[in-house]
Amino acid sequence: MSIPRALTIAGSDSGGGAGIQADLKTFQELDVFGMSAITAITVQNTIGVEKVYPLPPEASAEQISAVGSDIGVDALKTGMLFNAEIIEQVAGQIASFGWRNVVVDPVMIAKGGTSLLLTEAIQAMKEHLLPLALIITPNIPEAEVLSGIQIRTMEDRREAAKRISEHGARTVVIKGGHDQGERVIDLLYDGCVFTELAGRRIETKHTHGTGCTFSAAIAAGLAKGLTVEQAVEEARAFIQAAIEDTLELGQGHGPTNHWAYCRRRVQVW
Ligand SMILES: Nc1ncnc2c1ncn2[C@@H]1O[C@H](COP(=O)(O)OP(=O)(O)OP(=O)(O)O)[C@@H](O)[C@H]1O
Ligand SMILES: Cc1ncc(CO)c(N)n1
Repeated sequence: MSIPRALTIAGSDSGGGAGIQADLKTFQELDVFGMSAITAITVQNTIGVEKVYPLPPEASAEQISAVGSDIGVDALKTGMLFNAEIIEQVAGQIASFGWRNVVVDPVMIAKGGTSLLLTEAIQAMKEHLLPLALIITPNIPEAEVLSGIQIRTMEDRREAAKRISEHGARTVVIKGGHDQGERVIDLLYDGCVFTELAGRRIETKHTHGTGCTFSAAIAAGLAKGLTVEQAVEEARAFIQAAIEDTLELGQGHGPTNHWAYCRRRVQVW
């Protein structure tokens, strides 16, 4: 039996907590062989993003083509795509390989406020990428942009999920990290049924890269043959442990602990 293989198509975070670096660490921890197609290089640490150097759009397409045609891809995730040209190249490759296990994390803005997706690229994301998504994982501000709905209540979130699914994403998970309250609730909509996945909200400023890690863990689960619901459940357990067992790195929003989930499982056994 060959090892499950997952690809991340995303930006590089020099700080190691988000982007490609978070994704590959997550794949490794979840026993999946990780590959990458880098879309942009960010100069970044826990304090913020200083600079973004987008790569030429064809660089994304060529990296995807190189690994897809040789090693093979059981599941993939997209993260920071930055501009419309990169989105079009990435979507074109996903469609031409016919990949189905596609997790789209519609990364738009970094914690410090730097834009990781140009405003004019939002339409390209809706048009080219959302129809290819098995799962899309917006946070609340991203769900507002993609749906055109201002989200205040859980009812607003349900309406936003419906609107986003109309663009073709089969499953929408609107994450609750940006909400308030003792419980953090991720809302899953499969085009028919809503499921609320709730957990304890951890009081911490070290949440850099939570969305990247969560979507990478979902892709790892899909690569291993889990169902969408199972993959999302495991990703929630992974991110919960990663936030809980904080590493306390850096002066700003530090990274999460990618070892925590698997270390805990080993201790239980
Ligand atoms: N304080 C917290 N306690 C527990 N779980 C959290 C917390 N913050 C986020 N999460 C979980 O982490 C995952 C990512 O959610 P979040 O809304 O933070 O994504 P995001 O804003 O895209 O992340 P980022 O932009 O930092 O990568 C979700 O499963 C969410 O429930
Ligand atoms: C490269 C990169 N991707 C995604 C995010 C969002 O967390 C980030 N800060 N940096």
